[in-house]
Amino acid sequence: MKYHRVLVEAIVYALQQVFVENRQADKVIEYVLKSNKKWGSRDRAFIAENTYEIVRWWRLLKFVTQLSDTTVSEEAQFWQLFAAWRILQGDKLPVWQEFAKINEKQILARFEEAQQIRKIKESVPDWMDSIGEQELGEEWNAELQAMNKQAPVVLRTNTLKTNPADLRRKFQEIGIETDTVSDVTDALVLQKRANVFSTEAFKNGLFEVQDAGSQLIAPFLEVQPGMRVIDACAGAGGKTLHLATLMENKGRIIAMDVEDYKLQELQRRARRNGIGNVETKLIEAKTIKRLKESADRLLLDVPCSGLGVLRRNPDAKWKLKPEFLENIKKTQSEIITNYSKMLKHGGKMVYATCSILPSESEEQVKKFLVQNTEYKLIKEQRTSPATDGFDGFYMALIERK
Ligand SMILES: C[S@@+](CC[C@H](N)C(=O)[O-])C[C@H]1O[C@@H](n2cnc3c(N)ncnc32)[C@H](O)[C@@H]1O
Repeated sequence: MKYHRVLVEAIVYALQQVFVENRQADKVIEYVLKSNKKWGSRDRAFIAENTYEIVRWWRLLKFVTQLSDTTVSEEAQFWQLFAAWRILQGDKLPVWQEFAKINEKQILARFEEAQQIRKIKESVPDWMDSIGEQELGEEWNAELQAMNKQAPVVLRTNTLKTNPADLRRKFQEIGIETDTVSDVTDALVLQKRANVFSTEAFKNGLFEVQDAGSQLIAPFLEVQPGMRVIDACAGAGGKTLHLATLMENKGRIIAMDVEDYKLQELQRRARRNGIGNVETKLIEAKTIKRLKESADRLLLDVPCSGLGVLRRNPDAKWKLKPEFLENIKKTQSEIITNYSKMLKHGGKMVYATCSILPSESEEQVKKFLVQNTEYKLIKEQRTSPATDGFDGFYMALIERK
């Protein structure tokens, strides 16, 4: 494979931004790709994919380059890590001065050695490997492997404006082939990665990008047109938009969050989707109390570790800390206990996470149900990269008596 120096320089720069400046990988890649309008789609894919994969395999790559005990900050070290990644992909490196000291044999020998140590082979921090094993036992092996694969691009058809068959045809006309997803009616999965955000269909609000597992959550809440629904941790509204679509734009959704900038993004997306039944509300001291017993349906898509979506956000492996996990579990417990009071008697709520850890999911629900006997579990479901190829989501449908 022939490399272009500017592209490798862009990858090295992006990695420095992620690991030295502590910036988010997706934001960095977006910024780098915008910086040079002359790059074609193959150049862009080369930069994005290599950067993501090096972030994903960071611990393994540090091991094979003997940088495990070093804080990587020098530019030369990032060139070394890039070289190791390409060698493991079977490439022959070009004769560049940056690669002069690379010892291919040693890298391959270290790679063999790494196969004996799961946390290095699968490239995760010690604490994450321990918690995963503790909570999931044998299943953790399979999840780890599946989470290290590139995630598919999945679209959710906006059925207020089109249907999956028509959307599929529209994509075919511009050379993008998609497949349907069994049991997820409005989902289309791209056969090959493509920039769907630059399409007319996106600008016209015909679809949103949303994992298939995530697309199961809004239907789980059993909403009907005309209902009064609260989406209490709405963020930028991935699931709010889906709920509004299922409600055929009728009734009312109050979309709330503690971060105003997310709600502003939600409003922008709602306009693009042709949605008019959503009101956003920033959560303040008395918001929850004021909405006591007011909702027919309530979605609690709580903040979590994100351990179900690591294949999409590989930098979270290195940025997430065990202290955060402990704190977020307290927040989850407070949210389900306090926010559930917004539900009317006879109403239903969904508690959802994008984590594969039972301690953030089943166990939170169990604890809540023991302490709050007027609520009862109707059903629960899990998705995961290893079991169905979706991201790792948990959802529980709970009724208030
Ligand atoms: C999993 S994300 C929500 C994703 C969103 N529902 C979607 O589908 O795109 C969790 C959200 O909870 C918000 N959050 C954090 N603490 C909260 C709290 N105490 N009350 C309500 N929302 C909170 C975060 O800002 C974040 O947007």
